[in-house]
Amino acid sequence: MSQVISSYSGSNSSTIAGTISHYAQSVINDFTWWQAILAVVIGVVSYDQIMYQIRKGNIAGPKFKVWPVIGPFLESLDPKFEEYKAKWDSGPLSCVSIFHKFVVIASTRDLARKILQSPAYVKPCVVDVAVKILRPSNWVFLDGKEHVDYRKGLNGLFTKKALEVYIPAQEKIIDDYLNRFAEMSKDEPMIFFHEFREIMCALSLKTFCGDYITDEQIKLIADNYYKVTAALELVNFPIIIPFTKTWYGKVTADDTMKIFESCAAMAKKHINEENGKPTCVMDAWIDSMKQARESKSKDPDAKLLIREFSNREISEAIFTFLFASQDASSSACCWMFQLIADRPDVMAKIREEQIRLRDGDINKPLTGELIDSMKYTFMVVKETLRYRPPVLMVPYVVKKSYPVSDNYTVPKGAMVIPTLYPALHDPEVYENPDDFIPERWVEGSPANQAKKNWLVFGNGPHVCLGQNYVMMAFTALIGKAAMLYDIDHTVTPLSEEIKVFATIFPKDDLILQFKHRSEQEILNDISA
Ligand code: HEM
Repeated sequence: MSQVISSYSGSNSSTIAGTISHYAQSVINDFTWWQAILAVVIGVVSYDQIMYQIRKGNIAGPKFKVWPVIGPFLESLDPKFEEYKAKWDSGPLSCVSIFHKFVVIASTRDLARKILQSPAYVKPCVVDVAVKILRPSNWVFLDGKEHVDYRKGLNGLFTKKALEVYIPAQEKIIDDYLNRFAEMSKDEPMIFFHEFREIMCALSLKTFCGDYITDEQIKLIADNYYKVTAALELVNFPIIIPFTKTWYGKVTADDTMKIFESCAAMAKKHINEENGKPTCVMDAWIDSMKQARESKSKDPDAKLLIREFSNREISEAIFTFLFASQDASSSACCWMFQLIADRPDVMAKIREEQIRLRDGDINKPLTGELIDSMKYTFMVVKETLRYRPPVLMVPYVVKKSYPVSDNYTVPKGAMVIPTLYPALHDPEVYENPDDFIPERWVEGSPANQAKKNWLVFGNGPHVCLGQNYVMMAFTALIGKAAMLYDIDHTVTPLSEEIKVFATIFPKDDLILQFKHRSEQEILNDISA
């Protein structure tokens, strides 16, 4: 019995000891794990804060990262114009750090220009997923000399002379859509944000692809394009998972490029086999390849002015034109209609000019010469772009340490963002910069002479390829809209507020009503 007891108690005490030691071991183990995790967390947070301080140097910005590591990531998901403005006002150079990305914002005209003109130090920054959506082979990812050479082949497609060829196709879209707007809103005012995105998409597609693209394809692309914008978030999962936003964006982009590829094949047939005349950007591009080929065959020693591009390459480039144009043009279109609808004096002046230049013939077709003579309407477009520049900032990435000012060097790998808005609202150049005054653009005026402030389309080697196209197409569009329609704007407390959605839009999405004007009303504008 005692043996039993002793053996029982012996086994009991060794079990307890074992349990304690096991428990202690596990506490130690756990403690070590916690310690390790804590040490790593403290290490990461400290490293992040120290790196932030080192990179920040003496420029404006939060004293430390209030949200460790992530920084103002959550705010960046829902950007506010007022927050941007406060940042620009905080100093010529200011900074912010989101996750591992360090971002320097340059808000003066001269710093913005300097950065845009420094291709040795910076190149355009694209979100990671853009490479997958636009494809790595796309020309927009070229840098330095390769980019300059490629652009030389594209510049000719958007000169004033080239653009004149595309006007008939554009006028058809303008007429169709304006008519449709009046039809859609005949009973009551409606939101026009989506309609203006669609007309901009249709106008671009007709300009780029002419009659090779069908109305159904235009509608399909216009309806789906927003999926591409939605996919381009700042931070994305590294792989594309089916049925996520990025997946839909990629599928839409691929389908759209397939359509462009088939249009390119038709354009090649028209120009090369049928000796047709160019009517759209694709035609003009293929025609310039043909001319280069012909001059090379006449003189084999001559430099080949432009190489051959495959249908796939053409489709990728055309997609970048749509990509670059869609959001900025839709933004400009919304503001332009809102600003004019709210200002009867501006509307009256556009109308007077339009009917006078058409010699009283409201059906006179648009031509390059006619658009060129619309001086007042042109000033309205220019003032719209100054007053509400669609692109507020252009993100660039620093390739090597960049001494951007005498006392600050942007570190390699950081993002540097030239800001366009402040230069366009500089009170020294634009008196009362927050007022909409088309007349400030008359020839010889301070605004017109301050070419350095005109940063609406960027500057330097990546300056907007489509700027002439924008000025011509918008002058034509607003001229016809003002002449042929009454445009009533339902003003809400949010109309003048700025919503940031890639570019900028009125916060209430713009509520309008279009009504046809009679020929007599239009003709009366001359005498008014
Ligand atoms: C109101 C409308 C538009 C605005 C405000 C605008 C503005 C801009 C800006 C700010 C840039 C960056 C420039 C830089 O980095 O210095 C840019 C680039 C570009 N834009 Fe536009 N854009 C507009 C419409 C268009 C259209 C209609 C096209 C069509 C062809 C277009 C094609 C491009 C291209 C291809 C680039 C990149 C050029 C390159 O990297 O070489 N844009 N645009």
